[in-house]
Amino acid sequence: MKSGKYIIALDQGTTSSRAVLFDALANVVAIEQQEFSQIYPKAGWVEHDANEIWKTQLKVFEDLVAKHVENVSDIAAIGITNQRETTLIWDRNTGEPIHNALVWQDTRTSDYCERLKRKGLETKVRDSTGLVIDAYFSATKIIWLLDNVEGARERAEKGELMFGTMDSWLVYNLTGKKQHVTDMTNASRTMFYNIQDHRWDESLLKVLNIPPSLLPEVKNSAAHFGDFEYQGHMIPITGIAGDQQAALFGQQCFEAGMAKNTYGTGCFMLMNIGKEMQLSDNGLITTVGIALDGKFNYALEGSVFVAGAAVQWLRDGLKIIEKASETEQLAKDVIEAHDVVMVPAFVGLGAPYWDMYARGAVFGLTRDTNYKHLVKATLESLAYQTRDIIIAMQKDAGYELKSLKVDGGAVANNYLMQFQADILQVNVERPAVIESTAQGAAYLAGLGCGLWTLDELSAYRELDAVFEPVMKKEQADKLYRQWQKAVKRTMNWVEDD
Ligand SMILES: Nc1ncnc2c1ncn2[C@@H]1O[C@H](COP(=O)(O)OP(=O)(O)O)[C@@H](O)[C@H]1O
Ligand SMILES: O=P(O)(O)OC[C@H](O)CO
Repeated sequence: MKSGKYIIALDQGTTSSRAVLFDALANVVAIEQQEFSQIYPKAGWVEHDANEIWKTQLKVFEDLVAKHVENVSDIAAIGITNQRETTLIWDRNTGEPIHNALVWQDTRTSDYCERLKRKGLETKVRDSTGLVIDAYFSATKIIWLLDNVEGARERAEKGELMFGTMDSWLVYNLTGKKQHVTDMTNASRTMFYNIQDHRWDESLLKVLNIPPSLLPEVKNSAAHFGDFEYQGHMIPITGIAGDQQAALFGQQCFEAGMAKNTYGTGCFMLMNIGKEMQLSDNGLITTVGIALDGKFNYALEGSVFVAGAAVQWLRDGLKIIEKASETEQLAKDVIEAHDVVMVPAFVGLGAPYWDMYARGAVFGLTRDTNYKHLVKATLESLAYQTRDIIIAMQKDAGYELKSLKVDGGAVANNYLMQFQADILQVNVERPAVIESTAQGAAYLAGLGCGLWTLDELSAYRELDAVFEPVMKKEQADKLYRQWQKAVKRTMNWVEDD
């Protein structure tokens, strides 16, 4: 490895923009972070202001460099990782978005999805993209923007507009509006990228009525995506991956059978399944896992839409906590059994249920229930949702996971981690660096610019803690049955107009 060099990972998450500085041994040196606005125009709609995303992302980069980097020429490369699926369309010439970005959690296109299902498109979508038809993915969000923003479809047909997920949007801005690119992991979340042939699926685009001229060029994840000119220096962008695939890479799940679970806004478990595409029989999706030149692996994914977001709801919606970290002690304060159950189906349910019409609910309330019970039930919902996914994944894989690698903001919570180990009855391994997402982007960028090799990276993975189950199996199974009962009662709640 070359000393004296840095990699900067830009981690564009659902709730914040982060910039993370890594040294030449892939250690985290410093982090800058800024939250940005969550816009909820109607029930079930979630938007982001793309200009605010670009501004916060640039600001954290600038602050990081000003505080910690003496010579900009020491920045060997930039890696980008991002919330996936979030959909933006902007003007090719001015770079102005035609509308706020529609966030992955936005369910306004549920009825479009129903129509696609009624047209019998499920098998075609699944065989080509590995996905289920759901409002989660970019395709129906693009259709909504083209059909609802005045003049958009006409402009798109004339080639005047560009579509991109947040990685494309950042590269476009970083390169002075020169590059319109994405990587395979992000492309695989659109619902019209053929993950076997590695190309946009023309026949799906035709059925969906999405003009191909909107689409970015797709590259592998450690390609050269363009250059960012900063203070007179050209910094190459040599790594891009969707945040969950980046975390898979950051946790060094390089081989088939290795899995990780990331607890951020949502919760996403990915298992590397090797070079052969395998479809799930148990409600998971298949996606591009690792896409390097000469090394390509698929992953099975269980996507849970609301995890840390439920903790944010306690803070911003109910206002019963001020900081997410308070939840650990509040949950520990409740000594009695786990009889309050919270199902955070705020935006429907993702894997393995795929119910766009489910909504959140709290069960088991009694006269002595207080806010601490609700906090505890909220944390526990993350662990139960993870058990839902692990069961599906083990059935698909045909063997049992011996331990679970975790990362993401919410794994700082020791109560949650212990309860997770208890409810799964397996060890939960928390790494020293819980920023696996940024780490993955940095690994990719460093590979892309030749700062290190895959073999060198394998030497660098330190554990912070291993949580071992202490709860009896019978108790864990009983609690999980209670959870399953609660989930059933939240399903199919909202009625289609
Ligand atoms: N100590 C904690 N306990 C529980 N949840 C937490 C804790 N710290 C952060 N979180 C939750 O984790 C999420 C932030 O994690 P992060 O990985 O930064 O997410 P994202 O990349 O989706 O923005 C927030 O939703 C927050 O509520
Ligand atoms: O922002 P995160 O970390 O919750 O990740 C969001 C996912 O990429 C959505 O698919």
